[in-house]
Amino acid sequence: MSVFAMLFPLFRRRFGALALTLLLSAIALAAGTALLGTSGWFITATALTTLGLGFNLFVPSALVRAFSFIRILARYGERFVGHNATLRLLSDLRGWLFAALFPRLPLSDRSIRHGDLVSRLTADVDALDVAFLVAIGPMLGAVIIGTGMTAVLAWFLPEAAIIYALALGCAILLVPAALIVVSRRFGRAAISAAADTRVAIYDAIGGHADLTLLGILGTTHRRFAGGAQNLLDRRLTLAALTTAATAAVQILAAIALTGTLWQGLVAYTDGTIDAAVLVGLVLAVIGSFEATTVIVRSVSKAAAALAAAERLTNLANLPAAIVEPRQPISFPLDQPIAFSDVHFSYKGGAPVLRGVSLTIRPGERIAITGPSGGGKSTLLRLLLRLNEAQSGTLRLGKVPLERIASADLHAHVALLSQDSPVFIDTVRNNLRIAQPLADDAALWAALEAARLDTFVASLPEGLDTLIGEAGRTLSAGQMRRLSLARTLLSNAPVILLDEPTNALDRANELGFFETLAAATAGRTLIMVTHADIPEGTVDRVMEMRDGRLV
Ligand SMILES: Nc1ncnc2c1ncn2[C@@H]1O[C@H](COP(=O)(O)OP(=O)(O)OP(=O)(O)O)[C@@H](O)[C@H]1O
Repeated sequence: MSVFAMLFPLFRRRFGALALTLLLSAIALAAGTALLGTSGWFITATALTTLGLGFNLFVPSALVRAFSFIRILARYGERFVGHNATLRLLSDLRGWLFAALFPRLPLSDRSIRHGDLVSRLTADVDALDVAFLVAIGPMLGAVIIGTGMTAVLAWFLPEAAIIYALALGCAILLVPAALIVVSRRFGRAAISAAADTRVAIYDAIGGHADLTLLGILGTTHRRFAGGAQNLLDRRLTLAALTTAATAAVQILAAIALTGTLWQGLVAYTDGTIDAAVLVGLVLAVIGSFEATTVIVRSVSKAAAALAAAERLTNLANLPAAIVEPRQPISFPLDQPIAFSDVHFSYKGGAPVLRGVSLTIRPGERIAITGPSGGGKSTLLRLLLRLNEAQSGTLRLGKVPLERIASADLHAHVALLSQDSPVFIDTVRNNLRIAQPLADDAALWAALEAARLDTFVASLPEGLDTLIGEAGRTLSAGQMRRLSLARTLLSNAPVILLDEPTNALDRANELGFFETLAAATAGRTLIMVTHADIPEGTVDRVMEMRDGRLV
């Protein structure tokens, strides 16, 4: 999908407001040009009146007032409608991007890191706000006004009209186009340098403790300073290019002005033009160049906006991690889960699963043990369709897994992953993510099964205690147990637990295994663990080694 194809539907939805902005911008510009022209004509004619020539004062003074009011109102309206439409456009874009992003997670492009992703969703989207309002709008307005002004000049001073049209054409089309071409590379580099700086900040904050202990905070700081300097250099280059373009536009304005004055004086000497009209034309020429400075300023930002749009389209163009079925089949309840000769490797990596066959009866509890890196977590990921097997089949009864919509699958298969997050919110809301309508009794039962009930009961506000960065911070073991409680609270008939006890001491681990059967009664359980499992905790224990079940 191209940048245009990505943005067009969003622009189309706001077409009315954007067209109105454009109209108001053109009116403001026309009123400004007419105001200067009429004022020049009015002042000159009034001066000549004192020399004894007759002049009707009422029409021009009424026109000056009318044009200034129109200009003020049109400018205000343009800002109001334009900013409103742009903010809505950006909000549409963010919504669209989020919707496009989720089916692509986890991202197949491993070069896009978390900080970079955040940067794309925030700064890159913000960079696009200039794309319409400050670039396309004034440019179209200037074309309309430039055409009108050329027509007026052609009526009074045909030769001056040619000079004016050429100069204005260069100022609103050629200079901005050249600026875009030259600054595009720097705009791209500036956006990517800004993203790198953000990634460096996230990394430094996330790894602050380890970087300090390893004594390499200084190196990190120097690397960040280097990145910031790089960003500054790019921005300075862009600013220098913008200044050069502004100077070029000023020179073109001077050429248009000189041409009008020169041809005007020739015509005045010949007696074919009135002095007051000539002054009015000269000032109107100056006024009509008003839009050009805005265009240059915004076009320099448009280079960065284009680069940002490219980064967003690259993100949206990543292949979906899961292909949703066209005609999904509902998740079949009480059916065995069957892996049959499943082979899998991560993109470009060595084989992780090498012909895994396994059948789990509904309600059965199994544990998978084995050395680190053997492929245990990967097996769980395939069951959730977070990754797709390259060969072999995965079925629920007779239904192939890929025929079930992922939302339906995820509503029926709950996972406690090795890095389940705890959100900055209350204990209650952290738990209710799994079951929004769960009552307190269900929450306490889940906390008890995860051996966290005593701790939560000891908190001053119990279930309503705020946890995470902004509130009370939990230990790693407590966070793990909270995530475990959340998984156990889910109504899903299939529960996948990846190292559920890895932050528990042995006493709590044994306690957890004791309550596991009750907490998962009637549900299918697949537990990946390195722990010694007491007899009777599960129905079957299997070992996974080098991608094979032993
Ligand atoms: N997202 C990924 N992309 C590429 N390779 C991966 C990815 N996740 C895991 N791997 C690789 O796949 C192999 C199996 O990993 P997996 O996490 O399934 O093993 P595991 O048996 O669960 O290990 P552990 O007990 O340490 O959690 C490892 O060699 C790992 O490096």
